[in-house]
Amino acid sequence: MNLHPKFPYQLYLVISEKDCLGKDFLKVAEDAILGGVDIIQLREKNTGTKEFLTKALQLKEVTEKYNIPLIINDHPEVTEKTDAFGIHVGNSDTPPMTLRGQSFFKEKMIGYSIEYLEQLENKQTSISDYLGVSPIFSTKTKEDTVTEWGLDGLSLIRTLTDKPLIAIGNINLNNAQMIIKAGANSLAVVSAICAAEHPEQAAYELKNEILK
Ligand SMILES: Cc1ncc(COP(=O)(O)OP(=O)(O)O)c(N)n1
Ligand SMILES: Cc1ncsc1CCOP(=O)(O)O
Ligand SMILES: [Mg+2]
Repeated sequence: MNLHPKFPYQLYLVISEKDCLGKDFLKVAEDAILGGVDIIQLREKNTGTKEFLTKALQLKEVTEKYNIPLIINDHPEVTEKTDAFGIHVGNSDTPPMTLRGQSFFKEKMIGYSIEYLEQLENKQTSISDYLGVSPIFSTKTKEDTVTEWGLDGLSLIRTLTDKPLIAIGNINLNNAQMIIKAGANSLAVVSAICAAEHPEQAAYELKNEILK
């Protein structure tokens, strides 16, 4: 994996309680950290702000214990109330420029999803800290997606930006190497770890693949 100096987090877990299929999501997070996950995003869709905040505070206790950065999906308010490491937003969320204009987000990590090639020329992209190549492959975990970038799409994006590129969407042990070769600086996964019977082992195997 080509390690990016501004994003040294090679295995990125995106977690929700639902995607853990009945397992305790805090235990999944802890096991995943023990297996080698470098950064965690809490992504709870269809959850009210209060419940999201409760989960974020619980998860922050786990991530802090291991000094792992916590990213919050979509919610600036939850990011601020938990004093998380950063936020991930997409095209339907608060734009990166708006966030960066707020004092709390000046020094926070802002991740931004790339769904259209034209986004690479906009200001939102240039002020973001990393880009989610979303999705690299289509996935049942998120069905409201636009472009399945594939390996060729990722390679093309690699030629157009120096920002850290985080590939996400249907990533597993079988395709990890190809995605790395196409230019990703980090692999983000939901089901490959959350839905696994043994999340620690799943994370360990993915990390080993990355470190090969
Ligand atoms: C690392 C990473 N990349 C992309 C996404 C997708 O974000 P978004 O387009 O805002 O979609 P939702 O996750 O909000 O459904 C992500 N969450 N993380
Ligand atoms: C949140 C998100 N954004 C783009 S694809 C995706 C879901 C990835 O889930 P999985 O790793 O299970 O395919
Ligand atoms: Mg979003």
